[in-house]
Amino acid sequence: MAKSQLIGAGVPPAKTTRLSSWRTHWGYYYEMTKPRVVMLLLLTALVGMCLATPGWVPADKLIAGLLGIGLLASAAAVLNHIVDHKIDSQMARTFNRPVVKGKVSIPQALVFSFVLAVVGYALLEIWVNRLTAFLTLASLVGYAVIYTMFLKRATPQNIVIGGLAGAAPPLLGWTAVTGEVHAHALLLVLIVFTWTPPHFWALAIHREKDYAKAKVPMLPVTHGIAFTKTCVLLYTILLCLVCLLPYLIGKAHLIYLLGSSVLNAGFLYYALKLKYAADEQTAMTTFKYSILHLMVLFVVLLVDHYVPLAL
Ligand code: HEM
Ligand SMILES: CC(C)=CCC/C(C)=C/CC/C(C)=C/COP(=O)(O)OP(=O)(O)O
Repeated sequence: MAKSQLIGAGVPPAKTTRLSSWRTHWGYYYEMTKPRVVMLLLLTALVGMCLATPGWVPADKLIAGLLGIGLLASAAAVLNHIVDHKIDSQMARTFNRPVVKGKVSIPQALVFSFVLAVVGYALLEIWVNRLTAFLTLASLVGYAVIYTMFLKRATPQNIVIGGLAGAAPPLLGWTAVTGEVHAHALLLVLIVFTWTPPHFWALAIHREKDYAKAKVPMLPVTHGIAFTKTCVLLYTILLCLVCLLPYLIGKAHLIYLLGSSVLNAGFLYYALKLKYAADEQTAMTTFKYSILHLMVLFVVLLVDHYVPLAL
């Protein structure tokens, strides 16, 4: 019999199927951790670590710190999938999520989240310090409990207040290295905090009908799209001002001033376009730009820290 017929007859395809279903199964768990969000959170934490010290970050704090923060942020994301599964089932963007589709049951997701949280907390407590472990756990509670369970369903200011949890990682990175809260770390938190409303409201404008259908009181649903666009523009102006602070207080230098100015000019361009000359795609383009903006901004902060050019 020809080799191709033998393969067609059975064994190899069966193996492939089992392997791919194993991959798919773990893929659902991976998806629940919101990996791309967590990666960007970790970048901001890494920059917090590096800016906390003029030298190199000790390897143990770096590895255990990023792992611990990443695991607790992932645990928070899984809890968000559990708590929100009913809302998620009603929105086109989220109806296909693993818990909604029953690919992962609620008890399975709960155990997964618990394991992630315990391992993450233990790493921070044992190899980093108690302050970082506590603040990271507080961020988990801020996102998974305060934002997801209460604020999201209660007020259009949900993401402004809830944004504090997502903005915390630069501080968590900083305390992982120094064991102390410092004003410079809070300034990095302020940047992410001010960035969050234009980041999210741009997406919420694009998905307004979805949120209205699921009865989630996001700003475009409660106050209309025109008002939300004004808020995006005002927060973007505020973000441009806040981004100047690291330079003005002498924490950042020329590379940061130039880099952040270019990035902020881009954000301002999209926010103005969204308000005054939007087409179908502008809200989504603004949302995508916000992610690129924060990512490059923190990379620029890092480069500037190690190459502190002055005029
Ligand atoms: C309360 C605060 C926040 C809210 C409400 C929010 C909301 C959202 C939503 C709804 C999405 C999903 C878009 C989609 O599925 O297509 C998203 C995507 C994203 N967010 Fe946020 N976000 C917040 C804070 C943050 C923070 C602090 C970061 C990182 C520092 C971040 C990074 C990202 C990234 C990287 C994506 C893209 C994910 C992907 O493509 O899979 N977000 N955000
Ligand atoms: C420990 C620590 C640092 C915690 C931070 C946790 C974290 C993952 C913050 C990101 C914020 C975020 C993606 C909000 C969207 O939730 P949503 O429910 O509005 O969006 P969805 O509809 O896409 O689920």
